[in-house]
Amino acid sequence: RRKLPYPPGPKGYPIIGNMGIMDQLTHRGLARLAKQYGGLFHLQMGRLHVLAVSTPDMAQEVLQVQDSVFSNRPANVAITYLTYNQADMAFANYGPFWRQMRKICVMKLFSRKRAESWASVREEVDSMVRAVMEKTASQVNIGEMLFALTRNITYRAAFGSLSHEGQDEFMKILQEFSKLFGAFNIADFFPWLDWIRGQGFNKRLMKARQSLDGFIDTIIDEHVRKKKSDKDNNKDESPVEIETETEKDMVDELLAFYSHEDAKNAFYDSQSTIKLTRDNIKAIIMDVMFGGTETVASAIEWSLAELMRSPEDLNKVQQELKEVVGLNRLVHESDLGKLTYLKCVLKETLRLHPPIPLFLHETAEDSVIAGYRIPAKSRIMINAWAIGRDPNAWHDPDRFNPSRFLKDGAPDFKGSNFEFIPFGSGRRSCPGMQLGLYAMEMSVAHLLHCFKWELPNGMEASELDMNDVFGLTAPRADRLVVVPTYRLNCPV
Ligand code: HEM
Repeated sequence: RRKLPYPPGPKGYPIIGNMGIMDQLTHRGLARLAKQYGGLFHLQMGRLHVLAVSTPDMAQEVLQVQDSVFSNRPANVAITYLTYNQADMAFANYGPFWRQMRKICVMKLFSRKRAESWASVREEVDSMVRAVMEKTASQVNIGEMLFALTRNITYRAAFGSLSHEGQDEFMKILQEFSKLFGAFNIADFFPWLDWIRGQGFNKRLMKARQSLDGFIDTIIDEHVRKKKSDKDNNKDESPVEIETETEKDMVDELLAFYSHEDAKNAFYDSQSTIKLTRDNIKAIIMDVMFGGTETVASAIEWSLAELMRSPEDLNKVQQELKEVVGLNRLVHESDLGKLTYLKCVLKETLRLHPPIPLFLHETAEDSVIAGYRIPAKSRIMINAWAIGRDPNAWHDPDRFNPSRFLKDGAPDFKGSNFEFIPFGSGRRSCPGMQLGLYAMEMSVAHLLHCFKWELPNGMEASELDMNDVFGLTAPRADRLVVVPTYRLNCPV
């Protein structure tokens, strides 16, 4: 294997390799390089091997054919520290611990059976619609409102209540975490230069984690106290009654697996049940907040922006809503299955604007793809943005055309059509997909059913800025501002 060549890629300099083109490590930059070097190309970043995957066949190779080798997560200094040493699910390496954490998350936190999360989507969408209603015929920053909506949904699902004071504090912590995750750190590329990192960065990391500890520890303590007092009050009642009496948030669900104050690491008890520590609980809550907030908000905002640029498609969706729901009542959950064109619009949005444009994986051992050598611990960047716009897989790929999904045999995003993987595919694919889709469908259906939408100040559709910003997600660079007019014959 060592005699095999690395995949093709731009020529680098001695020692630093391709670090001169660090600014190209975005979905757009890597897509440009892929045009020159192909669906699998190699960059050398200091000591790090980076492989960019940009075509459906190469994505299938890493996410399906050789998935057990390609399913680890890369963790830099900041990620390791801020996830309590990969004590969560999203950054844990593939293996028995990750499998257990994923099982808990899928069954206890994201499952359709956990009605509380789904109810909070409905209630928060209702309250957003009422807020828009109060501003009809004036300019509404719908982008800001959508980000607030998904923050409220995830915050409520995680902590049960919606204290605005607490939420502001928590959002500040999340923003600092996000910046630190993305901060350039020389030690990630040259470990022997770790000493340069400086005390400033270390202090920021420590401060961020202390803030999170202070915030979530208080919430965990409150939940533990409440659980104890519920138990004391219900001593004589049957356990079944206790279960149905209290609404459980995610902290409650996770506390059911909590071991005891002194445990340093997760462990299995005598019944082979995993026991979690406080660090595990905090790290999982951060996964939910990072995974479920910006992803969903940016997808909804992009779908509205694309529809504002395509009045014909906007008209088709609103006509469908008129036929399926009528104008005398609000959309119900049971209507969603019949809104075929709306679903096509959401799929087309996810194709053109996958909320997570680059998936980050790491190889567990040496491997070979297409005759090229891929060393262990290589960083793999799967470019879902480039794959969704691959001209060999999609006709007229840059055009927003939802009706392409009406055709028989059109690809679906469940993970087996590798030209369309906004939620990933295989082991590390998104466990929150159903919840995310539900929030998207409910919000877009309500907003388009209740209101007519226009751009402000006579702005032409072609003038709408469609640039994105690159980070963990790729939201619009400018929040979408629109003017709504109420269109129903009933009150909201
Ligand atoms: C439009 C909505 C969403 C999209 C497009 C999306 C997309 C993705 C993608 C592409 C991945 C990574 C795949 C990979 O690395 O191969 C992922 C992972 C993940 N997502 Fe989502 N997501 C969405 C909503 C959500 C929601 C609502 C939650 C939770 C409430 C969530 C939680 C997670 C978690 C925890 C992971 C890490 C899984 C693991 O590493 O095993 N996501 N998501």
